[in-house]
Amino acid sequence: MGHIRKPIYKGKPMDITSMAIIPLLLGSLGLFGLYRLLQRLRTRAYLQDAVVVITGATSGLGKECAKVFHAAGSRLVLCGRDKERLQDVVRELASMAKKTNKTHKPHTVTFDLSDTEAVASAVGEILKCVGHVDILINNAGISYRGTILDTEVDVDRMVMETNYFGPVALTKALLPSMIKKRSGHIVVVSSVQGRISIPFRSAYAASKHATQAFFDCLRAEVQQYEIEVTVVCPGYIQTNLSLNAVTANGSRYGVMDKNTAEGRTPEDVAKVVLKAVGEKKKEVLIAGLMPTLAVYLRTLIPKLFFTLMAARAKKERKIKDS
Ligand SMILES: NC(=O)C1=CN([C@@H]2O[C@H](COP(=O)(O)OP(=O)(O)OC[C@H]3O[C@@H](n4cnc5c(N)ncnc54)[C@H](OP(=O)(O)O)[C@@H]3O)[C@@H](O)[C@H]2O)C=CC1
Ligand SMILES: CCCCCCCCCCCCCCCC(=O)OCC(=O)COP(=O)(O)O
Repeated sequence: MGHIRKPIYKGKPMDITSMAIIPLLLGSLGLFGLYRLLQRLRTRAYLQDAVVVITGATSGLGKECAKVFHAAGSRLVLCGRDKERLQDVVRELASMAKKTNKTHKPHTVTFDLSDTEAVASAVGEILKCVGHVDILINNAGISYRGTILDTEVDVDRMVMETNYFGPVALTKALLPSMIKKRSGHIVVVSSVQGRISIPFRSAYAASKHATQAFFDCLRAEVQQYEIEVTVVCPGYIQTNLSLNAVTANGSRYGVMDKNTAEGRTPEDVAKVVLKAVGEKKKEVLIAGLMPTLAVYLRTLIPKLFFTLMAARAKKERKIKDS
């Protein structure tokens, strides 16, 4: 029998294990590349021409989501409270450099999410205008700053109406048409504060926890109709959220917080949202190391988490009083 010569590496013949590892590694890399390529093509096909409704499209994350979904070729319905500002966004999208994808001129629908009747009639308007909705992005929201002791219950209600009952009403109104079609995708922008509560954010954290719970239930209930649910939990983003936050007496906070100013850019977060939706992710946490650790700490060592939060409350109160 002929003698098979082993390949030489660094002057020594390679053993059988190393000889097998190289093709295995190359094969895995190739397979991974192919998987990523297929995933990108699937995402592109999923978003091209899809009817996507985005709430809170006038600013911040909503506006950036409008840009990335528009560039992906989706047919947008932009929602907000201010018609003029929505038209500004439409003009901005029209002026964007054209990509290879075919793009569509967006529609706009104006309504206040905290008004349940307005939400129902907005859904009528949306369905009349575009026929059906493929993807609903519940993005609009408002934040809050205050102590529980000082905060009027009406303020708790207002935050809850906007962040929780608004998305719930909009989703419920659109759901029957999605079920009939046996397809659809509901996205909700929650927050890291949908997973952990931090002091002086009671109304906001409560509204985001409720949102997280509702949409987790929804995911389980609508899977049988092939409807997807994606919950997005971002950490701080550089938007006007803190400027627009309400305080204990309902007035505008009007301060750009350091954490917000130093957060991720809304452009960056919108890209993560687009990818998560395209890949039909069930949930995505978009946060740095500390908030991510805090989420795990809350579950794994709650006692330590509560101690840290109490210390945080004490420190913040001291800063405020000085
Ligand atoms: N910025 C951050 O650090 C983080 C933000 N988030 C979440 O991201 C989402 C987007 O917020 P962001 O872009 O940061 O903040 P912005 O303040 O820039 O945007 C909020 C959007 O929500 C709309 N909105 C507020 N109240 C209502 C209402 N009653 N009815 C209809 N629309 C309303 C606003 O519209 P209008 O122009 O009419 O006021 C605006 O378009 C929110 O759900 C927020 O909780 C989550 C984690 C971190
Ligand atoms: C073993 C080490 C454990 C380390 C744990 C450290 C705990 C540190 C606490 C970190 C708290 C992070 C809070 C993040 C909050 C956040 O990202 O919120 C996003 C928002 O929705 C912002 O809204 P806001 O109005 O509050 O600005």
